[in-house]
Amino acid sequence: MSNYNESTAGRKTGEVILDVQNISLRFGGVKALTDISFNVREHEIRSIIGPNGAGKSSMLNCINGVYTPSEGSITFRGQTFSHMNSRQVAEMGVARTFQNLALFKGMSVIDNIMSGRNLKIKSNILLQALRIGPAEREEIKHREFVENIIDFLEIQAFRKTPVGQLPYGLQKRVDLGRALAMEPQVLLLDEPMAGMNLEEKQDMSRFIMEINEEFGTTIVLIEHDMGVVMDISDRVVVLDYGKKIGDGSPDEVRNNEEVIRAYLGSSH
Ligand SMILES: Nc1ncnc2c1ncn2[C@@H]1O[C@H](COP(=O)(O)OP(=O)(O)OP(=O)(O)O)[C@@H](O)[C@H]1O
Repeated sequence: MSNYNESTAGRKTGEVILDVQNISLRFGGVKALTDISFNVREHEIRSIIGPNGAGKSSMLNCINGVYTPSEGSITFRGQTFSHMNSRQVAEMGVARTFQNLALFKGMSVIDNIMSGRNLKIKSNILLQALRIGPAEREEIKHREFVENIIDFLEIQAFRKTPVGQLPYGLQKRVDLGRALAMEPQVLLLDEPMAGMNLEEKQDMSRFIMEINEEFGTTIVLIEHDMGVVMDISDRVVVLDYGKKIGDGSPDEVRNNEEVIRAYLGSSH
């Protein structure tokens, strides 16, 4: 039976699904991360915050296999890894969105979201290209799945629009749709509200909470907007100069003196 906890955000969170243990990462002389440990519980919205250059994106890149930590390990659903490659991570059910969008700008919204479905497509490439037999049936099934995501994200009007022609806030939504197409158990979101106006931020917060509630997806969020972070997170990790300086509920983190000092001394 699962060991459920009730977070201060009122969300029922489960057992530890992702456990980051003593991760360190160097870029030449720069220590981007020093001995970072924290865990993420199933169904949780877990945020990582910190001033510019604190190591947040580096941490996400270690989790999803883009970077190899120099020390430490990551345990996902009870399996421990010192390094994973990105494909392996995706196959295990971890998807992510990117701070600098990684979309195909000339392709339509549908095709961009469909590209997130590639791992799920089983038929061979020749059958797919010819669109015959099982490949055709499979394609119809995947297209339906993608259409549901488009409805969920309320971007029906832009289905066929090349992504590069959409306003930035909607491009961020398509990036989220591409990650959702992978049906992830854990969704890593790298600054999903960056560059957005207030209304776009409110929409994005609502989508994140709905994904968490309706699909039960565990969310790891990097975000600079403190209002959003404190509003929707169950627990927050705080990094500063590559070190962990705080970890706890939004209230605990808000009242942590080291965290207050780090933020007062930075531009955020
Ligand atoms: N590919 C890289 N090569 C060299 N140094 C890097 C690289 N990526 C990050 N760094 C350095 O590692 C440190 C942590 O950077 P990181 O981008 O992880 O921070 P961040 O908290 O995500 O910052 P921001 O909020 O500005 O996105 C910084 O000193 C940065 O300059």
